Amino acid sequence: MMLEVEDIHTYYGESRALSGVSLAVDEGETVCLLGRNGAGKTTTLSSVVGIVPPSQGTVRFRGEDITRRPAHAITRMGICLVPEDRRIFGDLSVAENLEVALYRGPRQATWSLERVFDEFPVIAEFKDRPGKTLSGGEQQMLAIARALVGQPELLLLDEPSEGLAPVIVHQIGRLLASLSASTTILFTDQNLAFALKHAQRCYILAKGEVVYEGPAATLREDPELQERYLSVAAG
Ligand SMILES: Nc1ncnc2c1ncn2[C@@H]1O[C@H](COP(=O)(O)OP(=O)(O)OP(=O)(O)O)[C@@H](O)[C@H]1O
Repeated sequence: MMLEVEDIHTYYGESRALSGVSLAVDEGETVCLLGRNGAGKTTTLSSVVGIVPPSQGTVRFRGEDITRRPAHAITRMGICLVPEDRRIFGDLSVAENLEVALYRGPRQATWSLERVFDEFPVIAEFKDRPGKTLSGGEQQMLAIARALVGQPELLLLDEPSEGLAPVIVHQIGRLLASLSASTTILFTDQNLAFALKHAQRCYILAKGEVVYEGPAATLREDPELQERYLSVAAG
């Protein structure tokens, strides 16, 4: 297993956000975490990468316990997160946004800046522009490219389609499909149709607990399950 999350409990101060979440992602899989607002999707990803460490339970990456490692050490091991708010450095150029994230370590590097410029024409075109001048969709592309130059073995994407126009969501979907051929991916999404199209397996979270786990195809064919745990049924 590439990622094993076992019975994690995560708190913000006194308030409990996760109550015993367990999930696993195998090498090469694309897995989606679904659930209504506040269900605990972001917190699960934050717990995996050490931003909000769980107070109980275990996170293992390739069998190694990483539960209490600092976030920067987890990133260097190859778990790279594209956060929901993208966190582009607005005053740095697009190229500088990538340079600061470029992995320089012993693991094999497959995403050079040149490769990113080749495969993301939009980023190449705007490479000298300040990050803040990019549109929402372009910023999402940049956030994904920035995670890729961290040479992820496991790529975590928090709501990659959120707030984007349908045509951009389609582009992000194509990118996700091509990345999933070579990278293991765990992503969250509120857009059920998008999630079911791109994930092989899904977990549904409700109130900080896993309430469903199974193939995307099963969830796609079960409107009752969709209605019970998710705000919108798949279109
Ligand atoms: N920084 C924080 N401080 C306190 N409570 C928080 C914080 N972030 C999230 N929470 C709470 O933790 C719970 C889980 O939130 P989380 O953001 O993980 O859910 P989510 O499924 O990602 O939802 P969304 O789609 O709204 O991001 C919610 O009850 C939320 O209010």
